[in-house]
Amino acid sequence: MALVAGVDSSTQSCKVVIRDAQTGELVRHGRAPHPPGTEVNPAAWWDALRRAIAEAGGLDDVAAISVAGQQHGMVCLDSRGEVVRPALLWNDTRSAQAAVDLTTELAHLGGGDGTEAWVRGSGSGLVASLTVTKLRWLSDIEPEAAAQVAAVALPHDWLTWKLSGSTDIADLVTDRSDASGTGYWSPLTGEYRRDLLGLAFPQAETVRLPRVLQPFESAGSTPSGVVLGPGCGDNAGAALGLGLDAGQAMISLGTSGVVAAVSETPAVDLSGDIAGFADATGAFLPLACTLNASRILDAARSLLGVNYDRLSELALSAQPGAGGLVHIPYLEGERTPNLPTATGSLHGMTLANVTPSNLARAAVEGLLCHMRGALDAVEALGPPVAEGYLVGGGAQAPAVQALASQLLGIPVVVPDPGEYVADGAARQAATVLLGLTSPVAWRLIEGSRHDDAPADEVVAAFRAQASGVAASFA
Ligand SMILES: Nc1ncnc2c1ncn2[C@@H]1O[C@H](COP(=O)(O)OP(=O)(O)O)[C@@H](O)[C@H]1O
Ligand SMILES: O=C(CO)[C@@H](O)[C@H](O)COP(=O)(O)O
Repeated sequence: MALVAGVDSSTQSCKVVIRDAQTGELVRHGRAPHPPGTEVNPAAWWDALRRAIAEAGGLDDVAAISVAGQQHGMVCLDSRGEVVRPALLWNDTRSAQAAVDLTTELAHLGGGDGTEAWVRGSGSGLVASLTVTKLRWLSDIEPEAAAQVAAVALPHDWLTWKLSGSTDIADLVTDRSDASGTGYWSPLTGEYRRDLLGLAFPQAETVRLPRVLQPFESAGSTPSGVVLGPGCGDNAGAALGLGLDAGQAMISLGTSGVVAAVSETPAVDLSGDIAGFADATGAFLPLACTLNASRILDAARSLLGVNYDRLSELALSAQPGAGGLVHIPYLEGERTPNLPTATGSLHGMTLANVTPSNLARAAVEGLLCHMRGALDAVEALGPPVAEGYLVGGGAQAPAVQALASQLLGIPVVVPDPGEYVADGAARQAATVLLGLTSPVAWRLIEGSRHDDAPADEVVAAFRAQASGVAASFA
């Protein structure tokens, strides 16, 4: 039996699964934490990857490996392949002003709307998460560091390169899904847009950008001969791991909150709310991403001094609407809606309703109503979503599972607990190993299906307060 490994190098941790290449059966797994913060030395990801691989029993009997990673992170290398400065992650909002500046400047150049021009050029409107804004921030704020940059890679590109054993920046590769989150690669043409990169970064003409592999094209091998898959962005990895079909959406509650659907045609959302990313199979992955998701539960847990199980028990013991408490969970600023300097808020407090159970309920309702906004944006762009797959760490909370269908307004499938991003990477590795051009057929996902009556009044109360926050920033 040939074995393959899949990696999810995500914001908070690195997860590795080892599966049978033909059947997809899970054989072993491992995990190691990442350091906190929105700026991380990539060496910490490499260290966590090696520890997670060791916990998963090593790669001695593994024939192929593929790496999925958190999207957009700016990994700058010098001409010797050394990291120039710690990577700025997708959730670092220092480049919010750079996003505004780049949008304004492209509008002036083209004589039209800047967001529309970025969407047409790169598939997505600019927010602080996209790599191009981080490069502009680097040029503006740290020009000495910017001058040393000879290559720019993303987290999964860099880890794939490390696994290959190369130290030559000419060997860097990426894939369509992660390239489409840079802001300087077009999902429409499949080409880099160095002209757009030039608005952000002085060495745009000469800086080395990873070669973009085709779906299921090999990235070479490790020094010990393990075949390397192309890898992908973590959301494309989850879509592949779930085997997402037309009419289905992925709702991921990790550090980020993501609603994504697979599409055969590129998404062009001129409002910029939906990122028009590519997927890992040759199709597209229109996606709405929030900065706040599972950590809303972490904050509530820490406020109440309880564990995850107790938080869910408390939330489920309260009435819908949390006695009038409404939590707007913009705890780290927000990306969708684009409010990078917003803060969170709790509305409607009275002497009677400030109880632990109502606070817990307001956190869970705030998380899910926030994701409803992302879901509505995805639905507005494409065909209706018939059902959603709820994944990511926050999906483990029983209260989230119980309330998801009511607050999202669609049937929700909660797959059996698993690492669906790492599974997608493993499926990619198996497909490359077996020489296939479309994803190897693996077992169907199993889980529980929830189809409850919508709690429209809870969503309406949330929207009323959230629109006030957005208006105060207008
Ligand atoms: N039992 C649980 N119940 C609710 N949330 C959980 C539970 N276990 C983990 N989490 C949440 O999962 C989050 C991590 O999710 P994960 O999908 O691994 O994030 P990322 O992919 O961004 O690293 C933590 O912030 C925590 O809030
Ligand atoms: O920025 C995005 C997508 O555009 C995020 O989804 C990152 O890819 C991080 O993912 P998680 O660590 O939250 O899974």
